[in-house]
Amino acid sequence: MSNVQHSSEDIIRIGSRGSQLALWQANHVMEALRAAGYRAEIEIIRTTGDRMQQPGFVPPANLDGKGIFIKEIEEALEQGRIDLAVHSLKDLPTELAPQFTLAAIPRRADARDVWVCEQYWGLHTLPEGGRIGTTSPRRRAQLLALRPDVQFVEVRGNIDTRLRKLEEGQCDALVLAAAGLDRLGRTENVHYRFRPDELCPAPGQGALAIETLSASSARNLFIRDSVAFLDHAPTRFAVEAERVVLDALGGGCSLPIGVHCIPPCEDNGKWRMIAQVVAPDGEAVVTVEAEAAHATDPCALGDQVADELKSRGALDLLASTA
Ligand SMILES: NCc1[nH]cc(CCC(=O)O)c1CC(=O)O
Repeated sequence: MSNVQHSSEDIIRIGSRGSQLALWQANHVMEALRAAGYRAEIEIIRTTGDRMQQPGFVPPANLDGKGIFIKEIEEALEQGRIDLAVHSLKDLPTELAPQFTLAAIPRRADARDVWVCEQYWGLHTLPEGGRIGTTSPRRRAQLLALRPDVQFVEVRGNIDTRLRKLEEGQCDALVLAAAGLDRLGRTENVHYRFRPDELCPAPGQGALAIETLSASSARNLFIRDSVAFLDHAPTRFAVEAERVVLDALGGGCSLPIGVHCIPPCEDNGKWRMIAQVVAPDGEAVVTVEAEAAHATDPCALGDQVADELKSRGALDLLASTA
């Protein structure tokens, strides 16, 4: 044991929501920092979004829905109670306030949506009128486009709560993000992973974001420097391009928009992007695919896809009501 006195200043304080998945993600970052020789600990922060998931929650009149999972976390960053926050990137608004920055975007996990159902192994074998548990407007619209007869059940709560509701028969199947189930060791519940051209994932799905202050105080520079090794450039490029598309179409996680960007692989040296905008009733779908050989700017790829979506009527689809 060294007898060097560590001060509490040395410890990197990681802010996280208290859900199982959020804590898994914060732990993942904490372990990586510890393995790199840093001292780190987790501070749990309760957000408006978490309170909303409790039974009996009465929403305040001024609730705008945007950023409900991050407001209290950003306050903790500003007040210096935490040094960094770990988020699911897809839950972050496309525009951060200027005092915050995404200091690292680690390598993305599986970005796909998955089918969870023991009895029927895929959407196509679900009986007529089958009940799917999801509240996501994107998933509802996309599923209706594939199967107009399906019905939806409001299934809220964390992943284990949703799996329990499925088991209890409150719905026949769930559609969830692969990343969440894989992280929590629930891969055995996954029966099918939808291809992005079938059910296009949410922008940023499967990626984590490490948020810090933008300030260049000595403390904050140390923090940003300490997480820099976790940044994965191809993931950052892909999710930035995806978020450009979302932003160009109005932003927000409640729009029925899927966007997925795939970095070049060895046998195909091109960036690929697929985007899907679906009318809320599923009756019309606009799908755009694009490729870029020398993608140097995620904004250019995102803008190109957004422009094509718009020229094919995507904004009208989004404006129509189910
Ligand atoms: N909106 C909730 C949410 N936020 C992040 C994930 C999963 C992990 C990820 O997509 O990165 C989930 C659950 C889900 O959509 O099934």
